[in-house]
Amino acid sequence: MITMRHGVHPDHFKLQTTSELRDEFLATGVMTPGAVTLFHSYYDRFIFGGAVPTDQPLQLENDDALRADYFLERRELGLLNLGGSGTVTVDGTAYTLERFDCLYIGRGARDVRFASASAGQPAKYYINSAPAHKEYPTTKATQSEANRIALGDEAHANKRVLYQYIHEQGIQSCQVVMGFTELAEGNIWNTFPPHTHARRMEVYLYFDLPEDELVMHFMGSPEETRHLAVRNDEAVISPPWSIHSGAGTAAYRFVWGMAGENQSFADMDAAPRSTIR
Ligand SMILES: O=C(O)C(=O)C[C@H](O)C(=O)CO
Ligand SMILES: [Zn+2]
Repeated sequence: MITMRHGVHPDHFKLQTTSELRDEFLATGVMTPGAVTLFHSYYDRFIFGGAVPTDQPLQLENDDALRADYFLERRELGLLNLGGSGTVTVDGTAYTLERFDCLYIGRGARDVRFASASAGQPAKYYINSAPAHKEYPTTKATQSEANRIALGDEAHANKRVLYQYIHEQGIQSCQVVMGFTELAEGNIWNTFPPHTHARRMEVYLYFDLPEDELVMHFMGSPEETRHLAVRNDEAVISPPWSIHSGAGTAAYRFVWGMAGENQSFADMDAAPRSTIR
C-alpha cells in the first residue's frame, strides 16, 4: 500500500499547524523491518520509501493508484542500500549491494525483489521513483564510483561531503537525481545558505542519526519559514518552492532525491541569509 501525500499552496502552507505540517510533509516508519513502505507525493508524482527484507525476500508490488500492469511499467527507480549486505533481483538478474551501493532500475523492469544476506543485519533499501518516458539500463554504482563534492567549513558547522550517484554525469535516468550527504563529526548544518529550485521537488531521508538525537528541518518560502523535528529514518517532502535545510543535535547523513523539469543539479535559486525569515 502506498500512502498518498497531496501538495499545498504556499498561502495554505503558512496557515498549517505543526501537526498538519507533519501529516503533510513528514514520512515516518520508512524503514519498517519485513516491509516495503512507500509514499506517493503529488509533487512530480514522486514515490519514495523503504524496503527492509529480513528472513524473507520482499517484492516491489504494483499499486492500483498507478493504473499500470506492474510498478515500473512507466516508471524508473533509484535505490541506495543504507544497511547490511543484500541482493536486489531485477527480472532474474541479481545485484549484490553493500552499504552505500546504489542501483538504478529502468522503466520496463517487471519483477523486482529485495533480499538481505542476514536477517540480523538487514539491508535497508531507500527507494526513489518517478515517471519515466524512456528505458535506461539497470546500473549499479558503489560509493567509490559516486561523484564526491566537499562542501562547507567548520566555522559555519556545515562541513560535509555530498555523493552524487544518479545525475547528469553519472548513472543516466529520465528524471530521478539521487545521492547522499554526510556531515563531518561535530558539524550539524546541511544546505545552508538554503536554496529553492522551482523546476524540481526534493525529498530528504535523514539516517545514521543516533536514537535520542534529532534534526530541525527548515522548509517553506525563504521569507515564510517553518520547521519540522525529524528523527532517524524519517523523510521530508520538499515542495519546489520550499527551502530544505537542517540542523542536527549530532552529525548525521541524509539521502536527497529529486525529480521534475530538469536534472541540472546546479539549477537552484540561492536564498541569502539576509532574506530568511
Ligand atoms: O548538503 C547539501 O547542501 C545537499 O545535500 C543539498 C542537496 O543535495 C540539494 O538540495 C540539491 O538540490
Ligand atoms: Zn535542493
